Amino acid sequence: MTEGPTTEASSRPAATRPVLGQNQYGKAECHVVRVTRDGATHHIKDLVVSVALSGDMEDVHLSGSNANVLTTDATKNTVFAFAKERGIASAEEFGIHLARHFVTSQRAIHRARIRIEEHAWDRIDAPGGDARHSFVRAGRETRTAQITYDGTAWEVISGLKDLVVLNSTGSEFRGFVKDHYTTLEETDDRVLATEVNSRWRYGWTDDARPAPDWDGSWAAVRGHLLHAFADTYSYSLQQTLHAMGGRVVEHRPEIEEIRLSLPNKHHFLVDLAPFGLKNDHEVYYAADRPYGLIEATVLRPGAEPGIPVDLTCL
Ligand SMILES: O=c1[nH]c(=O)c2[nH]c(=O)[nH]c2[nH]1
Repeated sequence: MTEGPTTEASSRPAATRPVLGQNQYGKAECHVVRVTRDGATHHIKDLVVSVALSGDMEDVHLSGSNANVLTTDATKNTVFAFAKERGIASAEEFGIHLARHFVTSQRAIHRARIRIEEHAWDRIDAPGGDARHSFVRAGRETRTAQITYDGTAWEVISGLKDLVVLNSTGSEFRGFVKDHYTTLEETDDRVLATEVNSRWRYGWTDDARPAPDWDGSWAAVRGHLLHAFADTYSYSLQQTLHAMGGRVVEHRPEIEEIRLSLPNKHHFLVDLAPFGLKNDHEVYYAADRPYGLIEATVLRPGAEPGIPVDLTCL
């Protein structure tokens, strides 16, 4: 331990002192917008970047010595400086640059985890306007990435959240358990709607191998998720989930596993009989809460699970 202020805790015999467990630190939610000027045509990348570093951090917690601490302020500055110096080709590549920098430039830092949320912007294509530098925030889902590096191996988990989809037919739900409290009626035609929240882990771990085409892979996964949702005749949201994840691992060899968290956005048929009207699967009440929550990981055969089960912590 390097010299530092002696605290009440560190003056006690080691066996009686509280033990420091897992710890990490860094700047959370650095919101960086990078404009790339290609003549009069501009491009923008809008990322919220969170840095979490860990390593030889006993002293700062136990003795009060900050000698090993790269400030969270410096980690924030690095995000903005790298945006200028290196540009942002993709969230994954930007995260890889940052993680490599923190681990290789600081002796005390042994692991860096970079989490990124990316917001999409579309060009405003107004008649007579100049679409080259005008953008509208896309109302689409958020793209996510988590990059972790320990100086040897990489872990890249990409994802998306809040991608809302709906099938207005092609979904049934029957044959379930009927216990004392079951009131749900069986249906052979229902609306199936969900908000796709998903993370997928790449098999790429080693600098010696070429990295995947991050943007191309992300777009392809999104397409497979949508197509599987649309193409699957659904007997349950669980079965649809498996079809969605399965299609991704079957079509994308660079992906080892995918986890999906799918809220069942219930649509209930409204009883119009009191008004003398027949409701032939036309008018639904879209319930807000509570909602069923269906979650599972789908793995390539032989793959080890690595995505945390609790997606909310990503
Ligand atoms: O697709 C579904 N899966 C369930 O487990 C479930 N439970 C429920 O009430 N509705 C549904 N729908």
